[in-house]
Amino acid sequence: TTVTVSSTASHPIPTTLWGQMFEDISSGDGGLYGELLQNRAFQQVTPGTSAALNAWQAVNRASVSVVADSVKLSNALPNALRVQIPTGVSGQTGVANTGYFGIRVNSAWTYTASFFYRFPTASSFRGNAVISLQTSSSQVLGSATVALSGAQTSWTQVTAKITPTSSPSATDNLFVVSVDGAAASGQTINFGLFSLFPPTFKNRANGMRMDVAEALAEMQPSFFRFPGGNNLEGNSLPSRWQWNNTVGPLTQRPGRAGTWGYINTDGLGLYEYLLWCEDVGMEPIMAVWDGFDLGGSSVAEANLQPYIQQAIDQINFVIGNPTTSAPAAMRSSLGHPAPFKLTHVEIGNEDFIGNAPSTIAYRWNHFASTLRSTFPQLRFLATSNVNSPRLTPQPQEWDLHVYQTPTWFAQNSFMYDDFARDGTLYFEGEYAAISTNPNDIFGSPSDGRLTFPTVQSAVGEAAFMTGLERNSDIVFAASYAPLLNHVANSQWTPNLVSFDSANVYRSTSFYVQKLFSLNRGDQYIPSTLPSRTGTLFWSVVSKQTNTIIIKVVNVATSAQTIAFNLPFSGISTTGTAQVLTGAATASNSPTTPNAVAPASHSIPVGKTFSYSAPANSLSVLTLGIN
Ligand SMILES: O=S(=O)(O)O[C@H]1C[C@H](O)[C@@H](O)[C@@H]1CO
Repeated sequence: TTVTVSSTASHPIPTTLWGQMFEDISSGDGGLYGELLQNRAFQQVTPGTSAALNAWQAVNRASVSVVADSVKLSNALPNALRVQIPTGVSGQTGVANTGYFGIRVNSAWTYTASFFYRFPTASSFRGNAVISLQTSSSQVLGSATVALSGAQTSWTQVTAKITPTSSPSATDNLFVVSVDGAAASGQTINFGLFSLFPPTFKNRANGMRMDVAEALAEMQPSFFRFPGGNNLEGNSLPSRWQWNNTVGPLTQRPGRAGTWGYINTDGLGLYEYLLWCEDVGMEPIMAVWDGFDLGGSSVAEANLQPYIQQAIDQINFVIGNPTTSAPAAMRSSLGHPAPFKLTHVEIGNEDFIGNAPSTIAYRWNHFASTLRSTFPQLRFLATSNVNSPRLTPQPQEWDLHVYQTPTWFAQNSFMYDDFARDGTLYFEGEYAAISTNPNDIFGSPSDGRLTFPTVQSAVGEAAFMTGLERNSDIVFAASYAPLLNHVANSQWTPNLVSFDSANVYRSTSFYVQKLFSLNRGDQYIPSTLPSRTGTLFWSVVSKQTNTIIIKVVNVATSAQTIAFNLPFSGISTTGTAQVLTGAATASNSPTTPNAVAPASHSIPVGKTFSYSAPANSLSVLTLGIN
């Protein structure tokens, strides 16, 4: 194959081209969000049930149960953990939390622990509670004591710091709050809103888990789509994501039943998302709920106004003027008087699913008309199938999603070449090769579904991404989905990054996303087009004025040589190749965390040069122009 490269760029490449899509799908609580305790505030549970005690267990014969306390901690957090100390017990007795499938204990960290407590009946008890991190065999790894008073019948919060003395490799550790059984014999104590935080990314209060955050930031994403995805929509109207339930003190956040089968604490809320975007240098692509829930019901046209107002308030929380908007004033009071950066707002999610198409026309019309006139500086994305049904006002931007096989991605890199250039812009908001079985894309691993990305799936995505880069005159953003999952509790596979309570696993697809993101250009340089159904793909971009970057993708199972004719003089004689390759089915996983990683080496280059692309590979060739 010989590729002749043009001497002039066809279009500037949008700075937002590569980024991340996020929703809580075994990825927020217990993942990116730093809180280490699961079911920390007994949100959205039925008192007296075993489910209410999820992740909690009694220590040394205490009797524990979740109750609807007659004196509520707050309207948002009405449930409490009632701990009754039996008579005749010696030694520490109380309650333990098992975290999100483990708790990492690291002696290099100082943990911040806290809880609320009250004595439902005043008592003469005065004594210490011990807050500790323990192994599963009750070895104390670190602890702190706080004084409790039986006179305290209203809710009060106690906080303590814990610096462990060792770092066990095991993660089946426990967070324990206990009192001396003899001293507290017969006492009843109510607890609420426990919390245990390790140090966080950028040391943010209520912030992100460092190692997960650092892995996501390492990809240098330019945007962050949130809060979903299905998890925006809710499985019912009352359980939809509501911005105002996710901001302010944690005692004001009721949590909700997420759409992925577990309760969301909403400790990772709108303000945390926006600070996260600023800390990583991303702009939000923020979604507003648009009147359709995954139970299949739509808000009637006549009843849309309150939900449109809620969307207006959500947007004003992000960009509004604190002197004229209450939500903006709240943002300011939380510490961010200036507006956050926001350009793109997505209206709904996947409005092509189920019976959403039957009501999208009026829902879009009312949401888009009102929001566009309220915020003329913003651009609003539709999520239905393009022009099916036709929508008014005509959408400026669309979010398209595709989950397919590696082969599909390799054979559809020209998808956007065939799109009309009519001013509409596109966000490839969710894409991933998730199965090798074209007849059962969303099936089980025994039917071709991938558990972790493979070299083959990542290289198929890379081929598709050369097409996104070529068509970045109309594709302004693209993101793999889902971004992140806890390997012990997945609602979806494969994911870009996986983790457990002590480790982060960067997938083959993560390295493809990172190679494209860290080697993006300013201008796209046209060249001889690849064959649409071939096995060799490439894209050429220029960076500033003195660098050419060529991405070469070989989806074949044997090496292929590609020759380049460059029209530029002064090409250096040595370039760099960053290559991701390996056995087609190789994956990075908890058992093989570093099976596949990019490697760099220098290559001979010039006005004309040849490059041998390995089988199953993405190569990023970087050439200097003197
Ligand atoms: O069941 S699906 O609709 O395929 O779910 C997909 C599409 C949806 O937007 C996202 O939340 C989810 C996984 O990324």
